[in-house]
Amino acid sequence: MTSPTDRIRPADPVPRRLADVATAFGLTVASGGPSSEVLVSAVASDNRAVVPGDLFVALPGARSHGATYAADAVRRGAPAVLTDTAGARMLAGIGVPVLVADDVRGVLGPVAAWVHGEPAQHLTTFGVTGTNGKTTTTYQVDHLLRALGHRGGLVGTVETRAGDQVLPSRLTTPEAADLQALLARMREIGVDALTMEVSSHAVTMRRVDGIVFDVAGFTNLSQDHLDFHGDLPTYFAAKAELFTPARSRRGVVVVDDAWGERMAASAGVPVETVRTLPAPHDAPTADWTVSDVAPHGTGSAFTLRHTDGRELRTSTALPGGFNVANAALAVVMVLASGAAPEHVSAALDAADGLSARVPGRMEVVGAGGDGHPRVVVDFAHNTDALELALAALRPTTAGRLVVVFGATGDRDPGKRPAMGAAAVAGADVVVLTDDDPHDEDAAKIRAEVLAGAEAARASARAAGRDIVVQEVGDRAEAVRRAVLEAGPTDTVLVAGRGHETIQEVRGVDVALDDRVEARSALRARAERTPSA
Ligand SMILES: CC(=O)N[C@H]1[C@@H](OP(=O)(O)OP(=O)(O)OC[C@H]2O[C@@H](n3ccc(=O)[nH]c3=O)[C@H](O)[C@@H]2O)O[C@H](CO)[C@@H](O)[C@@H]1O[C@H](C)C(=O)N[C@@H](C)C(=O)N[C@H](CCC(=O)O)C(=O)O
Ligand SMILES: Nc1ncnc2c1ncn2[C@@H]1O[C@H](COP(=O)(O)OP(=O)(O)OP(=O)(O)O)[C@@H](O)[C@H]1O
Repeated sequence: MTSPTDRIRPADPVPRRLADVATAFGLTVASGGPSSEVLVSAVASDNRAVVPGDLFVALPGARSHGATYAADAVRRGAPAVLTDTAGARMLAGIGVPVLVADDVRGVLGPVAAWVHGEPAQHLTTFGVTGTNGKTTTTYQVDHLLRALGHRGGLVGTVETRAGDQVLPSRLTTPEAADLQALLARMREIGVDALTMEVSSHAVTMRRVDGIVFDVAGFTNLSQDHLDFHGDLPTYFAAKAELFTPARSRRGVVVVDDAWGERMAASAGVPVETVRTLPAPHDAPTADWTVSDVAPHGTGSAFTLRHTDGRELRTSTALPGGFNVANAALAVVMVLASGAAPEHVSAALDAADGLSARVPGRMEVVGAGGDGHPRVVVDFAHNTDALELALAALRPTTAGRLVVVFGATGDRDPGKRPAMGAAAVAGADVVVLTDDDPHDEDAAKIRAEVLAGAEAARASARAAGRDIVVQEVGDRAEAVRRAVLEAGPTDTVLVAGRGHETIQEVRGVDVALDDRVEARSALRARAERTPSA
């Protein structure tokens, strides 16, 4: 996890007059008027990230008001503060100009974009939203853009890439102040295309205000994050906002689920639709359709065909039908940006399709076939993703399918029993362990998942399937035992944390990388029984 002070920002920012910021956004002055010589060269909404010249934006938060940290921001060199009226009341006598906006969170993005010279307007920008597939799809878009000769920038759950600068991510979608600084740096180093994940939190919390995406993509919607959005329609509405003229110029929507059909129908921008599954009989014809899916290396080959006759055949290296959907979405998004179809086809052929590996997404740690089980690490951490990840691995598992997973603490407890049931429905051996408990009691989380698993196990038994369900709280031990006890034709899926290297347990960051634990257990097997 990176600290708030780690952020990618321009090396040579262009200072702007604070008075011009106040005028441009109609900001009132609470104290210490913005005299003409006060200059700002960037924006920060966390005092710990402030360097001299940063306009500190003190936001109201759920845990505290940013104005609490303004004095330290000024000590670090912030020449002025922008906040709301509540914050201004806390900052009397702070000794620097204090600008006031009624909706300071709403103005932050546009102010940061303005201070940095509207960097997004100088990049071709791609934003992907959806419950699952955002990370995978953005890696595929970036991979294709680079194959087409672009200098791509990538922002998402796993990492932030600006040219050769790479930082692990704290958030899937950064706060607006950090995001605009990042885009300004990208522009400064000649990046010409930005691909990023747009979480529903980010839209609701105005983090991408100040950007109008050239192409917005939608993967799917299923139950997740309802602890934040409250219910599915509200969650959908947050994502639907991305497909409005204020936030994007055009969209590409996967219509494999009803929410996708609804997204396409309600979009306020031109949208192309992509269908990768057989259409329900009354479904509208999609603009793009996937067909002729066939095994191809570790993933699938497929044909993408438009109603106007255009078609191309390509592949993805990532297993599972859902990764065909992600790959198809990625290709159509790049085509929707105006890339010439012949260039896209040639680039795909030269790159052997969308061969991008995505850290922690169906990442093969042990290929199997060497006397040891296949071991795959995936990020599936909700019911839909878990079902699909298990279904993706079942056809190529000759022996038993083993799943090691848990549920995240402090997130959407409603999905826990369903995840337990999904594991029993899709696997032969279920090893229930901890994910990131955060501040919740880990045993309580496991019990809630176990309740769903045991209920499903009873009905599986009645149907003649005897599923093994084990509970091993310590995740490293759970991975180790699952790999050591698996047979040579089994597959072990370790799901839920993917690329993550820190397990948050009651405020303590425990170093834990599922891939490292799985590799260690495979080595222990090899030492125990030399491969046949
Ligand atoms: C629900 C949510 O998104 N909360 C975010 C929000 O927290 P908050 O409103 O409680 O803010 P706060 O901690 O009270 O701080 C208030 C203000 O003081 C500032 N501050 C705070 C502390 C300090 O020492 N100095 C300082 O300046 C903060 O930067 C903030 O501007 O603002 C904080 C500062 O930017 C974020 O760190 C925090 O994200 C938390 C950590 C979080 O877990 N967010 C998750 C839910 C999230 O955003 N997830 C999505 C992906 C979801 C998915 O698809 O899986 C994401 O885009 O990552
Ligand atoms: N199109 C899809 N439909 C359903 N499940 C998917 C899809 N793509 C990926 N998944 C599953 O969801 C998991 C998360 O995938 P990915 O990280 O690409 O999505 P994400 O939306 O970025 O997730 P997060 O926002 O939590 O980072 C994968 O590990 C896989 O199990």
